Amino acid sequence: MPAPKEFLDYVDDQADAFIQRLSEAVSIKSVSGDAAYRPDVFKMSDWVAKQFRAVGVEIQQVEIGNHVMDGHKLELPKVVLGRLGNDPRKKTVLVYGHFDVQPANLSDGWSTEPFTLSVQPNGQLVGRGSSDDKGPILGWLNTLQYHYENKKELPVNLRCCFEGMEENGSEGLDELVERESKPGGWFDGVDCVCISDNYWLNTRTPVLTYGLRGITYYKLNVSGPSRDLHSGVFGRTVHEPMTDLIKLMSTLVDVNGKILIPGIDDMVGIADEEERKLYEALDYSVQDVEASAGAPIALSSDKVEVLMGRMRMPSLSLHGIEGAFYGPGAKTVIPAKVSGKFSIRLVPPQTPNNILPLVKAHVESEFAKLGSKNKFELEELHGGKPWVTKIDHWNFQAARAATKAVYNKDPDMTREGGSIPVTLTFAEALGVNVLLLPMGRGDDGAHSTNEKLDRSNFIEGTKLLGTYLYEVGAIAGK
Ligand SMILES: NCC(=O)N[C@@H](Cc1c[nH]cn1)C(=O)O
Ligand SMILES: [Zn+2]
Ligand SMILES: [Zn+2]
Repeated sequence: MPAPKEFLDYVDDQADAFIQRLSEAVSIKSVSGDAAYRPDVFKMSDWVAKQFRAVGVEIQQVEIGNHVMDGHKLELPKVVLGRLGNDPRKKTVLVYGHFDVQPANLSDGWSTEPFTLSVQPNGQLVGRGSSDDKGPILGWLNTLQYHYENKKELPVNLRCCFEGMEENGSEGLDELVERESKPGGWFDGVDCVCISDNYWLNTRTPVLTYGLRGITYYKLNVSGPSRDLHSGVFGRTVHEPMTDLIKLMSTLVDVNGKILIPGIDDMVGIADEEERKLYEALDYSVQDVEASAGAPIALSSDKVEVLMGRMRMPSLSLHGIEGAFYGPGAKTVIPAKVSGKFSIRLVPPQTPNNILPLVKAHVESEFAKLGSKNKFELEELHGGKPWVTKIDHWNFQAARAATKAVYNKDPDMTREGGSIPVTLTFAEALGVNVLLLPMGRGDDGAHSTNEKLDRSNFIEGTKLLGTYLYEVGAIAGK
């Protein structure tokens, strides 16, 4: 059943007000990975709770305890749980999103202030979190606002779960999901899950997503001198932590993306012809990846290889070195302690637990080879398992019908290269189908500078999420 025309018209009429509300959301600097911003993540939890309460949703903000980040003990942001409707004749849909964001500073290379939504003449809504993942959360809110203001019943019962730690491994969320999935819990009776927190492959064709890579994130700490040293006084005199670290980091991955830690790439089988055809069929080209990367730097000129690298193979990325000199000028320092950060994106059957011994054995043996007198330790920061599901389910059929209705196009079926750690937890704890229904485009620049959401993706995406609820509602039988 398509969504009522009145709903679609309402979304068009309210577009400017919806964008205004998105700019309010973007202005809250809810960066979960930086202790200094933790009060803003709390503020964001309150803001989300208030907005959903205002459209008739019963809300509970749940405390999920503390964690230690960069040596600080911090309270985790409250998870926002929502409930609307309890009609036994209707299906119950659980929607998930996250209101925390990645760090962003103007000095990183943004063209406009990252936490001030900038509406560009070409319709791009530029700001941190516009696409990942405040825009999609507001897509659900916009839909609910129509029903509340017009006294229309939703076609389904709705449950919401919005968290503020996703960009930092969703700490504390698994326990809550497992608890609330039990009989009598907040998620009791849920029939399916819909997550809007990823992207189309390109700028043209909407997608439904049936897989995510997992992640495991590490820090390699190398320390030696008791304080930073003068390189003129100590150069070629002592073992230098940074030199050791660079050597170690260069043993992790080659320039073509091959993971050099023994055993990791080997855990994944080779794609057969049938599987390759799935990737061949997707509306994607090497130009798409190069356009969204902003440079002609794809690892292969074969579209299928590029897609498989992102969707069905693990990848190892080097992220940064804490403690290293990086400012302007030419400081002649030997840093006393440096920490190299890297993560591995995982695919089935890999998990953070079965990867850790391989990483540990590799870095320990490589460090031993250096013969350095410095101290070395491997720290595991956080992780999440990969997830893949079957697409022959009414949840996917509903999303496909909604996509056709809104975009007049059949969606592509994709596996996402990123990670949403709680996805597998929902699937296992609830035993129901989980679907990813993204709002944004492949060139949105999530996690990057100048992150944006196109106005049309925000507005049509709101229609898509609302129409999806109508399509689920039209499916007969509980
Ligand atoms: N939109 C999903 C997303 O960006 N997820 C993050 C999750 C994560 C895990 N550790 C740090 N961030 C991702 O990087 O894939
Ligand atoms: Zn996200
Ligand atoms: Zn993200």
